[in-house]
Amino acid sequence: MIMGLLPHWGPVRVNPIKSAALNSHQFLLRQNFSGKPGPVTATDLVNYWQEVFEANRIPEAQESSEYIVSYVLGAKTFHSLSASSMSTPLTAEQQEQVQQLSAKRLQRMPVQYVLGEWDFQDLTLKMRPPVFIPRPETEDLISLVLEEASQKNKSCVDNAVHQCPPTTPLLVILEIGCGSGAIALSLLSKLPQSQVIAVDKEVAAVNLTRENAQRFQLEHRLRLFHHDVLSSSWEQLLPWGPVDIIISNPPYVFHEDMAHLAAEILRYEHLDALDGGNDGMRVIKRILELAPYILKNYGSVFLEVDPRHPEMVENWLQSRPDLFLSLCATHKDFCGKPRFLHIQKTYSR
Ligand SMILES: C[S@@+](CC[C@H](N)C(=O)[O-])C[C@H]1O[C@@H](n2cnc3c(N)ncnc32)[C@H](O)[C@@H]1O
Repeated sequence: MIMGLLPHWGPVRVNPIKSAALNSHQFLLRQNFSGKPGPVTATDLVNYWQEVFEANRIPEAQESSEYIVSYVLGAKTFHSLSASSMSTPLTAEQQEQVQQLSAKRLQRMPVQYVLGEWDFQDLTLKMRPPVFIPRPETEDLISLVLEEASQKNKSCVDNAVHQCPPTTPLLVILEIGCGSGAIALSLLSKLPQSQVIAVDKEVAAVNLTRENAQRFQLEHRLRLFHHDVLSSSWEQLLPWGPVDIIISNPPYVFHEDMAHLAAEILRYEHLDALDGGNDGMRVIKRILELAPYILKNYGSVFLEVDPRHPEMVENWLQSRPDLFLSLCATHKDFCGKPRFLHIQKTYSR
């Protein structure tokens, strides 16, 4: 995994000797990275930049170097490079492009922003700072919603085919805090009969989601709003009436943990995308307070949270019986940490 959410990397200072050398384009073009004259191959460049990154204490030096060289050669990963790409010497332009991208990585820019795109599920999404970079664990949140969607679709078809005319979408989903559009667009692409409302308080996020939606021609089933759930009226969230599912990967980092985040995050990502306040639950609580008004009866909320949150959310819901919500399941992420909550509306208002 490249760039986890809470890595324990120490403080970093760019090695001035190496950096001075790197600033010279000529340096790169004249060197052949083993010290002998000859053409520069992909492997030479990967090894060279890995060393430079390591010397400058850039995390995930090898992966960073491989991603950058592969990207310049038109491949997703180093291992997927063809034999001919591996053996053909890189042109001067390609070497220069590698150098320019690597210089950004040396400034601790996350690889996802350096490349300007990243894969999430089956979609290659545009990435641009400061919009939050989707994390791999969030892909499991999508799987949980797909499971729920297939059950809801099945019961709709089983119980009342006549009530669901073919033109009616079987599922209406609201995503709160869409960022780059990773969740909303994955759901739209995997659920062809769904409609998604996606909102974010950051204009940059709304714009990036729109660009990504257009990239995959998914915008006709998407309603996108600039909307702050902490301050805007919830009625705006219902262009199609009550929704079946609310999904969110909200800001959930405890405020006191924010200072320990990696330089990549602190320098480049919007901190409001991460900072969940003192208990990490500022936006989570707001979503749950809104849920009874927004959801259909027996509708579901799916949340990604901090591993300390499942118990905290359960206790909080018990203290708020007026919300008629119950925690029906907690799911673990691929590291075995309790990470995803499934909460259901139990009562008709
Ligand atoms: C952790 S990021 C998740 C982004 C995206 N869903 C993903 O998983 O990659 C949280 C997102 O919520 C947005 N956000 C934070 N507070 C919000 C609020 N009060 N109302 C709406 N969106 C908010 C942030 O701007 C950010 O894009």
